Amino acid sequence: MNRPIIALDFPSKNEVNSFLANFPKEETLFLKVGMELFYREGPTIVKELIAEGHDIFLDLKLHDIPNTVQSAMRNIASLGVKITNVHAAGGKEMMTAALNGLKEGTPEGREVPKLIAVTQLTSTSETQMHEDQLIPVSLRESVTHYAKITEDAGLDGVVCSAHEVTFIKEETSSSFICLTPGIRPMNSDKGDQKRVMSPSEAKTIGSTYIVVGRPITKSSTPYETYLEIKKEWIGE
Ligand SMILES: O=c1ccn([C@@H]2O[C@H](COP(=O)(O)O)[C@@H](O)[C@H]2O)c(=O)[nH]1
Repeated sequence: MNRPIIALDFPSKNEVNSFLANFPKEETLFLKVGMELFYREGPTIVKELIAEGHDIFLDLKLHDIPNTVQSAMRNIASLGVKITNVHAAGGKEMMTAALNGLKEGTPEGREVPKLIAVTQLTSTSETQMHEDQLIPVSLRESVTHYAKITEDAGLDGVVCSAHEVTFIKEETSSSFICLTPGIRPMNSDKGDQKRVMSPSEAKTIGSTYIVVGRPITKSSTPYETYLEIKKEWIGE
């Protein structure tokens, strides 16, 4: 079972270091570096965290023309991250280009990072999808469609809410990754998230990975909260 992925949504390296000081040195973590941190600290923070023994999901959600995404992925491939991503809304051609870029840029002998695609953000409700994106189908249909084209493009899986995992699993291969943010322990604040689920429910439903940010990063006891979530998710 995969460790919960902690979203390092911090403004800079200083806050990251203070946060990680709450964890024992020997506890290697699966960490998510997103736009906020990456746009301040750049690739250096990714390399430093890897050097400390952590695994990294680089969550930059690329969405651009195929040529640009392919070139960007060539650079990301050299960083040594485990997982990275694009938006499925960029289409099959863009996703295939992204995968080609990752393969081209991965140094000999190193594993190509897993490439996954965002379906509908977990902060999007069905009403918002209808009104803002003018997508007239149900959220479930939209997410399942994005999952199918993601698999057709040769990617490893999707980012979705845990609510859609069952439907995606019905339409894709058994190894297809469903990485689910929007995870909230019982009675914790949803914030801007709309489609949320608890760690134990996500486990039951078959999420491959869970991503947890604020419930851990804003906790007064981050390590204890992490261990509670890990226990609920992994069962140990
Ligand atoms: O659909 C998506 C895609 C990415 N995210 C990211 O996950 C974390 C969630 O943080 P919380 O504090 O646990 O809400 C955050 O970094 C998002 O950028 C997502 O939430 N939903």
